[in-house]
Amino acid sequence: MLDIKKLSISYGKHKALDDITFHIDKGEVVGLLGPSGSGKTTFMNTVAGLIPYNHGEVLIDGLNPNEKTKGYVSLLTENNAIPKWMSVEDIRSFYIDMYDDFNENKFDSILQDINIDIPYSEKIKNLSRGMTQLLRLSLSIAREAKLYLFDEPLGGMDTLVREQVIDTIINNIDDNSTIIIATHLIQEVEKLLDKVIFIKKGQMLGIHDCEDLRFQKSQSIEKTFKEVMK
Ligand SMILES: Nc1ncnc2c1ncn2[C@@H]1O[C@H](COP(=O)(O)OP(=O)(O)OP(=O)(O)O)[C@@H](O)[C@H]1O
Repeated sequence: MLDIKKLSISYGKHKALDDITFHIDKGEVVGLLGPSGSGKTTFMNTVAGLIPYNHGEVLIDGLNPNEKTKGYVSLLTENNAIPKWMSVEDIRSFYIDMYDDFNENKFDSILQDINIDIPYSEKIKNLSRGMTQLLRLSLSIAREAKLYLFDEPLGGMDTLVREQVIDTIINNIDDNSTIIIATHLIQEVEKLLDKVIFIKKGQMLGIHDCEDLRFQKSQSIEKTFKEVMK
């Protein structure tokens, strides 16, 4: 589903990603784990087609990131905030117009499942931070995407909302879809993950099958992450 070959990205002289190579199969849930500034957002934005690259290659289902891949890659980041003046209905309509793969029935049912009891006429500016985050996640998940990129999906949320986010991802994403979750909150997402990629200062330190790694090290992924990042 995703092939990354010798990918490097620089901002001026600063190398944000340095010679990254890995492969992810269809249906895998992969954690991109690294501390702040390790290049996670740069990576996600590159795969989403928002950052051009000229070193290495990114192949999503055989294609370089382009308008076509944007149609089946669903990116959730802190940066794609919903304008505050919009109502829930406005943003729902926007997604219907914008994305061919947006399933409005799925969106409605996710909102019901997570008990967000808000009228569709409500403006985003009147929603709590947690509610807004859940709404953004629901929009992203309601796309029937082949590849979901969740960049710090738990950022700024309290424990209860974090659990809701994890459950919403588990309950609403098809097993055939591929998911990459970039985060430094490993304990919270660990149960979701099939594989982990460790990244530090733009360099990939390894890609591992989670079960193998837990067995090999006899400890949680979070503990191994802390050791690796020292
Ligand atoms: N637009 C930019 N211009 C210059 N440098 C940048 C830019 N965006 C990111 N960087 C730098 O590139 C490096 C990687 O940043 P990036 O945001 O990709 O990391 P991250 O792992 O997502 O961090 P965080 O978890 O804090 O968001 C950092 O050193 C950052 O300062």
